[in-house]
Amino acid sequence: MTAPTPTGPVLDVQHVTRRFGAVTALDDVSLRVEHGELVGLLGPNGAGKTTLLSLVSGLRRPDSGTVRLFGGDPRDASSRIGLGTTPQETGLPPTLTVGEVVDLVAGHYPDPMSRAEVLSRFGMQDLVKRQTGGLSGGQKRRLAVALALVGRPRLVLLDEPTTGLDVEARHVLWQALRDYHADGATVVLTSHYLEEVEALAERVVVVGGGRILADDSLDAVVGLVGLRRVLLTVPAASTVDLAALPGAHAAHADDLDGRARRWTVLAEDADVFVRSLVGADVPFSGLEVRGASLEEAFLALTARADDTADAAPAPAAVHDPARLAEEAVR
Ligand SMILES: Nc1ncnc2c1ncn2[C@@H]1O[C@H](COP(=O)(O)OP(=O)(O)OP(=O)(O)O)[C@@H](O)[C@H]1O
Repeated sequence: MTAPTPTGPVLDVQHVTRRFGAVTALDDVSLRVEHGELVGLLGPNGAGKTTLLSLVSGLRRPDSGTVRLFGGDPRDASSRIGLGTTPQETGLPPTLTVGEVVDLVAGHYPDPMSRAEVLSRFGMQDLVKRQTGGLSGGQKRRLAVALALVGRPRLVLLDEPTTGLDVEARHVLWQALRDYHADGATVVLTSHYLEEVEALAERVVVVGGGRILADDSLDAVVGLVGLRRVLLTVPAASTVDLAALPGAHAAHADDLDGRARRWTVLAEDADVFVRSLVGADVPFSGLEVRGASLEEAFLALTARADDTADAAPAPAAVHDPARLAEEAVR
């Protein structure tokens, strides 16, 4: 990277609240991101992720609290020189070719990437002469993310970068982002795809109901909820309710062959659960105990936040433990 390395945090959000009428989109949120981090903002629809990015990129002002970008006010153009963003939806001039659009954007920066570099990072060399109006939705999305990097920004903000991409395109884009991060950039992305956050982010910030529910390394966020996943096979004839045994949090079963069922139990205490299985004389086989996934941690964290919120009840999908297990094992 050619841009000088900043000294303080790349972005610093302190006690920020932002309302839209009666909706509190962000409620006393604080977040610091240091140079070189790769941060995933994870949260359900309406959690406040886009609002947070809009404050950081100077599109909106907080009602209270402070937002600093490279130490300055993000509403000053000079603070945004080192920033590259891709919003959720992007408009591209339809009659320009891919190469021309890259050149057009590059013209706004002092030290841009060359056409060839941008297109090769994103595997788009073959599309250089195509008019953007003729690109598929996924190709447009890929180009939009590529354009965010043309000016060699020190910080890249990506709002759901791979929405609408097929698996292969998603992997190309992930690799491009990893490479760019390895070159020294700071990357903050929002995503609904847990797989995306697991694949990319070193630090995971779980946002729900306008608040930060967890902010730590991927492993720590998963470890935070303390859930374990216990897998076991039980004869179909057995009537024992595994979810009701001590140590269990929720359970879900799939029929194997009509004679047996494969259970997935989310356990708050796997040791207690396995001891109670034995104590209850359950004729189980094929026992496996694993750590929870990010998805399980995420569902448990957002369910907890809903339980403590004063607001209207959350959707049953998040509240119902059986459903939680069902979602978690898919
Ligand atoms: N311009 C606006 N006017 C009114 N309400 C808004 C506006 N922008 C956001 N909101 C509300 O603020 C809350 C947070 O929205 P935001 O778009 O930040 O969530 P998000 O986490 O990005 O969601 P998604 O994952 O669906 O993009 C939501 O309840 C949303 O309806």
